[in-house]
Amino acid sequence: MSDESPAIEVRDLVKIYSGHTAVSKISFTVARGEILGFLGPNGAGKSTTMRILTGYLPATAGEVNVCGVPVASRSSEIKKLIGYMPENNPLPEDMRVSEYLHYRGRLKEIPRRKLGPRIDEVLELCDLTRVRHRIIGKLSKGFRQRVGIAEAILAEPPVIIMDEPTIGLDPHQILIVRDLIASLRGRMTVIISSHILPEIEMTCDRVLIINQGRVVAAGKPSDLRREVFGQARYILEIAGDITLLPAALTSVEPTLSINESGEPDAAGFRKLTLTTDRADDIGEPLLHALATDSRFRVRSLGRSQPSLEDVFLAATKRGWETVDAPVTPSK
Ligand SMILES: Nc1ncnc2c1ncn2[C@@H]1O[C@H](COP(=O)(O)OP(=O)(O)OP(=O)(O)O)[C@@H](O)[C@H]1O
Repeated sequence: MSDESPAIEVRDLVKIYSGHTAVSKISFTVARGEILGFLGPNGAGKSTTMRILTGYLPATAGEVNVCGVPVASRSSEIKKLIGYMPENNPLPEDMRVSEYLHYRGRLKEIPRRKLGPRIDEVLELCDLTRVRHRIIGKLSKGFRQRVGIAEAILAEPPVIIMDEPTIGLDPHQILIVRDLIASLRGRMTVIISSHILPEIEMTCDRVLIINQGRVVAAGKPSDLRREVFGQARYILEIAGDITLLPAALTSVEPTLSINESGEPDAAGFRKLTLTTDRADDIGEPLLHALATDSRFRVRSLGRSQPSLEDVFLAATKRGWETVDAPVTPSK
């Protein structure tokens, strides 16, 4: 294991299940200490990729290294480097929480004298201390998910992989799990898959969007917005003769385009969308130009950020278009 190598390196990964291509030449790298969100619609290939990374499923082609160790040839070493919480987080129903963690800790070869204090520590971190003597099968879904996370981080592996860690949780439980994952930032490398976009946005440093086994977008949420939309949008509520608006505003920013949405309200205000290629915030000069122009009255001006959900939809659509594009027969 080399300390300089990235936590995860995936090169041209392919997985074909009896003729069906689930993962099609995926490549990506995850730096040490980074939290990566893995997003994609159902069947995109997220679980397949995660299972290959953890050494539970062989790849058809391509290369995966975890902390510099090749998964294909040294899968038993890989299992020590990764804490894995699989989809649906299967747990033994009849074991008590601390008993289960003790059993898993012994399997992970944590020395006996260290195991007790470490279990206390993860129970505290995962807010499980008060249920440590309870039977797992009797716990709520939120507690069970946290037992899964406690198990994954127990041996302090450098990499944690969680497949849909918040699926089926209520908003309060999601908040607890999100904080727990965020508390690992910088200490461990984390990959989480999810359909819940705001959650990924709040927790992850970087996002990888996959669709039909291919990477369709990758980057920080803010960079993805720029890459996918390439523009900034402002929402303006204004009264006055809006036919005069382009001349008044393009002097502030020549790339500005103005779209009207709907009729004016009872007070005469209309909502307009202003779009510009400028990435930096030009809200203040726009507002200044309008406030000093007696032909207009302004009620509000705000920058509108496309959500990660917009990015996700745009990126996955782009992926489908690429994949489904009609093939021109070669002559
Ligand atoms: N064991 C298997 N045998 C055959 N096909 C499979 C197998 N496992 C998954 N697939 C197929 O591979 C594709 C990718 O599945 P995968 O479970 O990796 O996607 P996913 O992105 O994790 O989706 P979900 O969010 O629904 O779990 C799907 O078309 C799925 O039907």
